[in-house]
This record gives sequence, structure tokens and C-alpha cells, in this order.
Amino acid sequence: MLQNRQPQDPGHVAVGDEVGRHVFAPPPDGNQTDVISGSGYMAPSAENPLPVYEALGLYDVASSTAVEAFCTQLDTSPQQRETIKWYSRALHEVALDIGRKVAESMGIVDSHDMVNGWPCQFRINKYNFTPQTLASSGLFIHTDSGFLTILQEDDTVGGLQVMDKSGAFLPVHPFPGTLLVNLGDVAAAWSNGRLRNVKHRVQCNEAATRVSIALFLLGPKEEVEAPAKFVDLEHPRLYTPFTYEDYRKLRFSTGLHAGEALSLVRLTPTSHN
Ligand SMILES: O=C(O)CCC(=O)C(=O)O
Ligand SMILES: [Fe+2]
Repeated sequence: MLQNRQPQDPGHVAVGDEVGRHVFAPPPDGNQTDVISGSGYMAPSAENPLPVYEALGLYDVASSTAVEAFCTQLDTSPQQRETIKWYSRALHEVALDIGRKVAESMGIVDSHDMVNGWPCQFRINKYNFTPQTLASSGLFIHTDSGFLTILQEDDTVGGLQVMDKSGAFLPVHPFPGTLLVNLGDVAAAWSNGRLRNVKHRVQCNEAATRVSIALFLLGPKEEVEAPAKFVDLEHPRLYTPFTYEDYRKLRFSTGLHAGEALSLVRLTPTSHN
């Protein structure tokens, strides 16, 4: 699902929220607030697979304390702080709105209530690409673990690639003034396999610093379970109900970051993930 995109661009893309080893840098006052694994500062690490990627994230964007702590970690000016607060609030609303519209489009009548209170993670990604990293992968292949992601790509430095049905990678070229919306593993499970979690990665195309901003609408605080509407004789329930937190831990503990962990919560033996 794409907003204001060129028609030849790929359909929907998933953006992950746990892309390596996270190192938590407490804010200068020593208070570590609202941090779950997958947020905080993530230092460059050989796991990614080049040590060029670093990120700063926060959980949950609805918490003003967490947003303030995030700005403090970035050492922002008062004006930058206001911009980040405004941007994260606005993007949060857009994410909830798109989540509702996805549910509505699939015939869910109480879509308004459905996404209320779903936690959102916010993250700034930075890729320190150099001439030596050209043609290598800056961020390994993964899916998002959550329901949907809104991604603001770098306006000039490309590199995002999504995998199509045949397993080929397609570039997603920068398109200033647009946001990219992707679906993750929770969307695939919640929809009983109707929505797809798309694999993607970031390649180094040029020796330049690349920045992207992601907002992840993670999923319900209670269990992720396909509504009865999506289950019938022809479409038996595919996944056992699970909490997002448990699923996230499963991805971390198994190292399965490209949607394969869904097969571990699958009820039926065959898997397309
Ligand atoms: O930087 C990008 O374009 C993609 C980032 C991404 O996939 C992520 O944050 O999970
Ligand atoms: Fe991603």
C-alpha cells in the first residue's frame, strides 16, 4: 500500500523494527524510560552485515516522556525538539488512521476501536555509506514484526529494495514528499494470511550518508488473533493467538527476522512464510 507513489513502484513494503543488536544509551539524567528491546540506541554492528548502520528509537511514541527522552539523547535544539514532537505525533495519528482503514477495507466494522492503544515505535536510521561499502548490504533482509510501518525515506540517497513474489529484489527509488507504508508479520497473522509481510533490505548505492525515519504500529497489547470473519472452511485459522511481545522475543531468540518466525506460531503444517 503506497501513498502518492509512482504507479511503477512496488505495492506494499515491510519495514522491520528489530534489525540487529541494540545497545541502550540511557539519557544523561540516568533515567531509562519506556525502553523495550528494539528501541534505544543501536550502534553499528557487524551483524547488519556492514558496520555502517546505526539507529535511535523510542517506545512508545504516545508517551511524551519517551519522546522528550529521545530528544535529549539526540541533544536537540528547542526548535528541533518541537519539530520531532510535532512529527511523531502527526505520524502516530496517520499510522492509526491507516491501520483503521486497512481493517475497514477488509470489512471490520469496529475498526475505530481496533487500533486504539496499539503501541507505536519510532526510529531514525542512519547509514554511513563509504566508497568501500558500495554494492554491499547496509541493512540485512528482514520483514517488520509489527502490523504496519510508515517510512520516510532519504530524499536523495536510495538503496531500499523490496522482494517481489519471484524472490527478486526491486529498488524503491526516493520520491520526495511521499511516505511509504508497509505491512509486517502481525498484519499477516491478524489477516489469516490475506495481507503480506514483504521482505526488504537496504543496499549501498552511493558513498553518502543516508537517513530514514520509521514509525512502527506494532499491534494489539492483547493477543494477535485473526477475527472470525477471516476464518472459514476454505480458510482455516493459520496461526495460534500470540502476544506481540512474545512474538518479538521469538524473532530475537531464533534470529529469524524475515517472517520465518511466523511458521513457529503456525497451526497448519504448510507455510508460505
Ligand atoms: O532505511 C530504510 O529505507 C529501511 C529501514 C528499515 O527497513 C527499517 O527501519 O526497518
Ligand atoms: Fe525494515
